[in-house]
Amino acid sequence: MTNERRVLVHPDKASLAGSVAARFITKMLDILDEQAVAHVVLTGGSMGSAVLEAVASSPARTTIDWSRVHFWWGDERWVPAGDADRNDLQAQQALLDDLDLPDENVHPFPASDAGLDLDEAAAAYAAELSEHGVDGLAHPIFDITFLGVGPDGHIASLFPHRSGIQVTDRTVIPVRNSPKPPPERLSLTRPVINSSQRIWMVLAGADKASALGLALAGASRDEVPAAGIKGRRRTVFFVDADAAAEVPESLIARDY
Ligand SMILES: O=C1O[C@H](COP(=O)(O)O)[C@@H](O)[C@H](O)[C@H]1O
Repeated sequence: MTNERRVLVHPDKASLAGSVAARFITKMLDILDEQAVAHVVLTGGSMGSAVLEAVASSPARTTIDWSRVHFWWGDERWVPAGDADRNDLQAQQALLDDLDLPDENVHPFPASDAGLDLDEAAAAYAAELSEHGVDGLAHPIFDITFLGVGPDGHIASLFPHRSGIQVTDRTVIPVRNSPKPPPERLSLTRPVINSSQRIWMVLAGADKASALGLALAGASRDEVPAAGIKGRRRTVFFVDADAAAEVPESLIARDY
């Protein structure tokens, strides 16, 4: 199988979340069969939580030894711990709180009330990534990276026509004046994301159709950051029918 980007279309948001959750559980079983520890990057946004809720409601989740799984985040909103806007809180409520996970396996970005400024928080997360680095890398090898895609084509907190998508000399950046609130954020950079073995972008809704169509039609990563994303082994857009409206038929694999 090639490492070309694939588009898997599901009829609606609920079936999309359920299907991605089932694939995630199956893939985690395969990965943990082959290696001692797995590293997973989670995303915020509407589908990020929906997928994790579907994992939580699947009886098959008990087949996984979650103590061997580390969870990281692709980006975070710079708000206090416990704020409903935080991506980590949403993931914890959707799934992580239900898993038998050692604290050291969960790697949230620092919160805005942690006593660090935004630059220090980016440096702190970079240091935490580095502690888990292998093969001379300043970060772990991520086995699965989940990404949402915004209506403007942003992924993590890398937005169109902003410098963040071009950064290649750091693993983590502070983001200021984000076009989407809140204005301050933290984000993994594109090279770190693209070093993931598998990148699963999950998106639903008609407001995502244009961004997805452009990403697949050869838009630049500056115009549509999702266009610049490609994992080492697999890159899949898991989408619902509404989001797939502008995808050329020849690129579509239907999952129904
Ligand atoms: O703010 C964010 O938005 C994107 C996309 O969110 P969605 O609700 O439009 O799917 C998300 O991927 C990112 O992690 C988050 O911080």
